[in-house]
Amino acid sequence: MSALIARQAQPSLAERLADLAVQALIDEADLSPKPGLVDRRGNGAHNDLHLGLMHASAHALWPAFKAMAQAAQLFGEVGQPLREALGQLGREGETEMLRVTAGVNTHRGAIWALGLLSAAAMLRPDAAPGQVATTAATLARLSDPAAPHNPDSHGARVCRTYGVLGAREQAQHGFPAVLGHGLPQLLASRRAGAGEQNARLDALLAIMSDLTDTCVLHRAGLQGLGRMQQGARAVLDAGGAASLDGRRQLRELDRDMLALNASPGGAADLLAATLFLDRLTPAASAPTGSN
Ligand SMILES: CC(C)(COP(=O)(O)OP(=O)(O)OC[C@H]1O[C@@H](n2cnc3c(N)ncnc32)[C@H](O)[C@@H]1O)[C@@H](O)C(=O)NCCC(=O)NCCS
Ligand SMILES: Nc1ncnc2c1ncn2[C@@H]1O[C@H](COP(=O)(O)OP(=O)(O)OP(=O)(O)O)[C@@H](O)[C@H]1O
Repeated sequence: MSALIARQAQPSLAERLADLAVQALIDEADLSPKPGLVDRRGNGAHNDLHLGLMHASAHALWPAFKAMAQAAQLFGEVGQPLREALGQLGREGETEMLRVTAGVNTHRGAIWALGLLSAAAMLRPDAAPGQVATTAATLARLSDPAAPHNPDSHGARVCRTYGVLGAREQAQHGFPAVLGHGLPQLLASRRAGAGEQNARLDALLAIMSDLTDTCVLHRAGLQGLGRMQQGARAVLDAGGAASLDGRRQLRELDRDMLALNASPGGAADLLAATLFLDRLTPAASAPTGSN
């Protein structure tokens, strides 16, 4: 193979970050058994979602994630121009998602979280996960004057009704559910010898045990949120997804979430963010292409 072809075949850092973001979404969707969520077993509490749609949506977002990372490279620093470019690219990604899914919201929260993290990772290729999240938070705190304010979004309505913080604040605060719960649990469960799928389930449960997930509040109110948080904590306290007792608790939680029509979509998005940050270091330190 000539040197020219070898050079062209080398993906750029923006492309590798987009690969990581899409892979994180695919891995999140495939992870099973997740309480209430779409997974390999079925549609969970959703009647308009299925695994194939989640995969198609994830792949359709690759150009948006690449473009967000490229915008970070172009502007080179956190500031108003980059924030506005990311807002525009995020909205275009959302439009493409809705086109591919014929109007179903598969990944709205994930575009927001992974878009910011992809841009932050591009700005700070050698940074640790916490530093990447801090940079993403600084971006999220800048206002985007072009963003259409939708006071009727499910998240906005629920935040008003219950006085909780949602997807926007999770990013603005530096993804505490990821840095304080998902990532530490993923590493702890791996260290304890849980298989990779069980470690990822434990990470999801750790996020669920603490998050005010507006998807759950919207569909199942405070009762649903309480059952999600308490049930997730019970699985972890029983030994996690790799233990017999933990599996029993997990089955009960899944049954209850389905009965309540509750699906922790926000926690699922933040698990994808956890997997993205977990894999970042090797991706970012590999040789880079030209853009
Ligand atoms: C911030 C977003 C998610 C809107 O949130 P809002 O609460 O109004 O709405 P909505 O109910 O439509 O979506 C919430 C999404 O967040 C996820 N979510 C729910 N609860 C939480 C939580 N506590 N933490 C994190 N994510 C959550 C859900 O999965 C859901 O998909 C986003 O859609 C947005 O406004 N984007 C603007 C475009 C933009 O600036 N993009 C930048 C790309 S980097
Ligand atoms: N595996 C998954 N299964 C289901 N939802 C997921 C999964 N992964 C991520 N999500 C997130 O959950 C959200 C879907 O939640 P929900 O169905 O409550 O959204 P909605 O369109 O706002 O509401 P509704 O379906 O009640 O009209 C998606 O935006 C997506 O970000």
